Amino acid sequence: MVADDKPASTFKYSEKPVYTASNGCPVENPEAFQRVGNNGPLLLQDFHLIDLLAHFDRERIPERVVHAKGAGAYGEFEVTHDVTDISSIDMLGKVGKKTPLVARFSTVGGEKGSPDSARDPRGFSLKFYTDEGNWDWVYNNTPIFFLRDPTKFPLFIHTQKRNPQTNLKDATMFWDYLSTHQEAVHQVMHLFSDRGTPYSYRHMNGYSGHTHKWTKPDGTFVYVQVHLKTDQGSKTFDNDEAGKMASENPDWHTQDLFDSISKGDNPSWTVYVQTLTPEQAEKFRWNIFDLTKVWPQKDVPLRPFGKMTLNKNVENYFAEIEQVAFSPSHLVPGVEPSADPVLQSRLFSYPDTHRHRLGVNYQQIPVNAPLRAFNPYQRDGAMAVNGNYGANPNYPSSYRHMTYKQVKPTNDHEKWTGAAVLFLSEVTSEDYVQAKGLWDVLGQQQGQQDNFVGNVSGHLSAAKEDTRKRTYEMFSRVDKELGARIAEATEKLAPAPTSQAAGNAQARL
Ligand code: HEM
Repeated sequence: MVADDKPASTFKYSEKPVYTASNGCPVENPEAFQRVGNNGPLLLQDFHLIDLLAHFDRERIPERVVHAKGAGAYGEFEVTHDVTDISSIDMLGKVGKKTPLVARFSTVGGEKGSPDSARDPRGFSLKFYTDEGNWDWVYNNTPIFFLRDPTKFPLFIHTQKRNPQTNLKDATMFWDYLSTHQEAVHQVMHLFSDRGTPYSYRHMNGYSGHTHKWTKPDGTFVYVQVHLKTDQGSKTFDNDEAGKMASENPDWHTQDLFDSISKGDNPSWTVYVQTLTPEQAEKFRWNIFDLTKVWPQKDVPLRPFGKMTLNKNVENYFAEIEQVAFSPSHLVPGVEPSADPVLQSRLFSYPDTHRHRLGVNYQQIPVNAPLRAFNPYQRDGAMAVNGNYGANPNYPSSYRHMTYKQVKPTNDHEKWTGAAVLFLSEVTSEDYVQAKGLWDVLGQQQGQQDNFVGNVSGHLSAAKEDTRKRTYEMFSRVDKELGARIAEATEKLAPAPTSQAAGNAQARL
């Protein structure tokens, strides 16, 4: 705070604040420094210079280990349809109720400076500041994912990042993993269709992917999956357009989002829920905790319940977007995670990475702070900046009374018993069914099957021969003709086995 009780960063442009060192001491000239005479060494007593350099040296925090490149904005969620028959969540309690939120969209594999138009899934994260705490939706723009065994996540991500020796993106690593973990094929079909290169963040959908539970105070619940459909219409780049944009404007998605909100052209999404009762879930064709499968909409229809609109740009990117910290474990009364093992692992991983990236008090950073939180047993630690609960006792004291709100767990459909087992899912013929469904959908859209074949072959042709062959077999299991087409198109582009380039690439592995 400064003398007139204003946080130092809130001076308006029309005001003329006194320039100071970080301790508030006025400084005559921000560019001048202290030295002995006009040619002599510097003086250690020059706090302004030393402090400026030392602060600069520490400007970077670790980038997110995945989803490093992103953009975001503020907005609101409005309930449009009554869902109180299936939900007791306060935020959804009344038609017309509005809840403020912050959103962040991202690519997954690239570094913080990587191009927005890269072929990649997109992150779709929302933090709702509800009256009962922050509720985060840490979603993607695809309804499914590459895996259903959580141990595979770090291993899979490594193959999509850089080769540990060459520090290059590596097509053999990429396809070697995918062709030996074929439960990923449904997501690969999404990624290598033009859906893998959205035109902008405004023109893509968001999906929970995971199954959650919406619970009622009587202990009953329904399983749910949430979809956000863009009101701007889905729009994608083709491979050439995405490549061109990557070089001409690598920050295109970031710019598009900022500019449209600046102009008042506020993007919005219609929000739907799919529901299954526990009894329906038991009879469902696919395991509802399997993240590689969708719930077909013809079997489980979408029910609209809200509108999400982005309407305000941030004042400061680092403070509000780089420091925003989402977690699937940031839940509110009335919503519970399902037993999906990938979701369960994510409940741990996000707060863990936030403590590493932002520090133990990451929930105190203004963009992360809930409307009201009271937990005086969490004290101290680096950057305790919110008053640290003042004189409140740091233990359950008979002198400090609190209100304890009852939050009822769900009923006995989920009473778990069993021996500890070492589990790993198996790939079966069921894993190719929805992938084939998507191939057929692409066939109904002009040119989309051709684009898919072109997108895969351009990438796969740089992989080693045996990896290429295994990948053709994988696509043949989806559809015989698809496998043959990819093999033909890829082999036309692949370097001759004796060529220097192929030899070098093989020698590297
Ligand atoms: C076991 C599986 C997974 C693990 C361990 C994992 C872990 C992580 C980690 C460590 C981050 C960086 C967070 C940060 O530094 O702020 C992250 C970001 C993210 N993840 Fe995951 N993830 C997993 C699966 C998924 C899935 C299945 C989805 C989508 C359905 C997803 C969506 C996201 C999104 C949207 C972000 C970016 C959040 C932001 O905008 O700050 N992740 N993930």
